[in-house]
Amino acid sequence: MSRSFDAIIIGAGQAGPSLAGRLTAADMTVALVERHFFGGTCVNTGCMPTKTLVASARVAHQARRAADYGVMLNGDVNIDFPRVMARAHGVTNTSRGNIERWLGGMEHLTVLRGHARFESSNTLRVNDDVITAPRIFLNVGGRARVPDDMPGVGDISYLTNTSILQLDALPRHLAVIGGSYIGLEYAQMFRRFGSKVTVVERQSRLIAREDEDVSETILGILEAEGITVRTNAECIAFAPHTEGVTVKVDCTSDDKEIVASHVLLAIGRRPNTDDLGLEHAGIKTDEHGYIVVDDMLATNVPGIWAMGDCNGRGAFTHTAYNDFEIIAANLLDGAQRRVSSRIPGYALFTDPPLGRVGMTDTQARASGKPLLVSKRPMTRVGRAVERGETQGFMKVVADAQTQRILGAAILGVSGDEAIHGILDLMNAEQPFDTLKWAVPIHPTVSELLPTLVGDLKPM
Ligand SMILES: Cc1cc2nc3c(=O)[nH]c(=O)nc-3n(C[C@H](O)[C@H](O)[C@H](O)COP(=O)(O)OP(=O)(O)OC[C@H]3O[C@@H](n4cnc5c(N)ncnc54)[C@H](O)[C@@H]3O)c2cc1C
Ligand SMILES: NC(=O)c1ccc[n+]([C@@H]2O[C@H](COP(=O)([O-])OP(=O)(O)OC[C@H]3O[C@@H](n4cnc5c(N)ncnc54)[C@H](O)[C@@H]3O)[C@@H](O)[C@H]2O)c1
Repeated sequence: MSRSFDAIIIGAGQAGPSLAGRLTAADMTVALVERHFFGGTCVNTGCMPTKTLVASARVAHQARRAADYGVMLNGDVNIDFPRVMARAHGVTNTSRGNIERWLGGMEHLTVLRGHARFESSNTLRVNDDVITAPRIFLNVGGRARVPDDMPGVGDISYLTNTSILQLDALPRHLAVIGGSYIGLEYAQMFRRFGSKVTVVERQSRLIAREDEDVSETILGILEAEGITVRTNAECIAFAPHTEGVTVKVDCTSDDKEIVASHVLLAIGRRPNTDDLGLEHAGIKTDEHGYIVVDDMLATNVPGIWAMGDCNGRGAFTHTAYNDFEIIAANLLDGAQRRVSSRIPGYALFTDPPLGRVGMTDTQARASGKPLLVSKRPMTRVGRAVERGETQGFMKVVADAQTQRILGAAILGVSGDEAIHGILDLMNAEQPFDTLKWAVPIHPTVSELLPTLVGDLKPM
């Protein structure tokens, strides 16, 4: 059947449904196409299930430490893994159901289930439906990257962020390939559930986009919990083994290999653009398959925009959602919002978490600006001491000339929340002195932010 709409949205991830809400409220007829689960990666195989599992893992960890707090538990701490997983699935299912109900009740919206593929620049096919519109919005997201050049990967069964959620028993030994967001969050949670865990990272340090002091401190935190970390793993190769999988991590020596019961591939993502028929619409992609967009998220083809992970301009739920906000504001509110004005903020949800905003110290140094820096260990943060969680530090780097904060990291308890004090200041484009007369609440981690900026010294 052929149908025409005012707009078509492909993908019900973090941007599509909200855009559908705004466009239909503006009286446009909209088709929203989703081939799999509503809510996309974050709700189904990303943020929501992982953060739910991180919460269970933290409870297990705290229970093991209970005596440190004078709380005596009678007996061992045991993990009911199916129950842990059921809790994560429950959170996902509730959220997915809410999105489905919301979209189901949206006036002027037609929801089509199936895979969408371009036939021309204004026409797509979804199963037997041929749909056309003058405005098309791509929110197709991404999926785990599987390295076909990694020897033996085709001979073993491996897990990705999707299939790991189908496990019904705890892995005996989980080898995590890739020591960044997905790898480290899963490594720590499975260790806390009771698995032996080895992280295998090709680079010389974990989460190598961050400063060295961040990588080193995270390494210390994970090793203290019994996780083995193998960096500089230049020759990763797999082979089937009677007990699971042999993972070779070193090129030069035969004994540099481990035998794992399970392997999780966490070495990055690839955009879902390879089977979208982009060539039929003439839409440009870069060498990694990301859709090329301008500062207002328009593709090279008039009337087609790309938002979220598939445009390569962000890789987080909040950046995908912000893409929706930018497009909606520009199209419907007469605004001129641009991606380049977005200040990058994100968190790594290990425990303690890493809250980050803006430049790393390394990036700040490379900028050539005159710099001020300040750093404080969490051992000197009252809240952390009281909670018995003093690992990590908070630090900030600022431009000495403009008095503006360039970047900050809070690796420590509540770092994912406290970082927003800095993020908000940067968004408000205020000098760091603005914090000086703030009266933060005691006892919090955030209360140390004025002290931190008060201690800024030339780098
Ligand atoms: C394990 C993990 C943990 C994460 N944790 C966090 C976190 O804590 N915080 C954070 O900010 N980010 C996190 N992320 C990243 C976050 O999930 C993504 O950045 C976010 O989901 C991207 O949203 P999106 O809308 O761009 O795409 P997606 O959510 O991937 O949605 C794309 C949708 O498009 C559909 N689709 C694709 N192609 C087609 C087609 N041709 N036809 C029809 N439908 C199609 C897909 O089925 C999917 O539903 C995590 C990711 C992973 C993998
Ligand atoms: N807390 C969060 O916000 C969160 C959590 C999970 C995922 N995510 C998103 O998901 C995306 C994907 O996360 P990710 O951790 O898979 O990717 P990533 O790109 O962040 O990290 C991949 C890691 O794998 C390593 N690597 C790459 N190729 C390798 C190889 N051949 N062998 C060994 N190591 C290799 C890299 O050096 C890097 O450390 C991220 O971009 C992130 O935005 C976010």
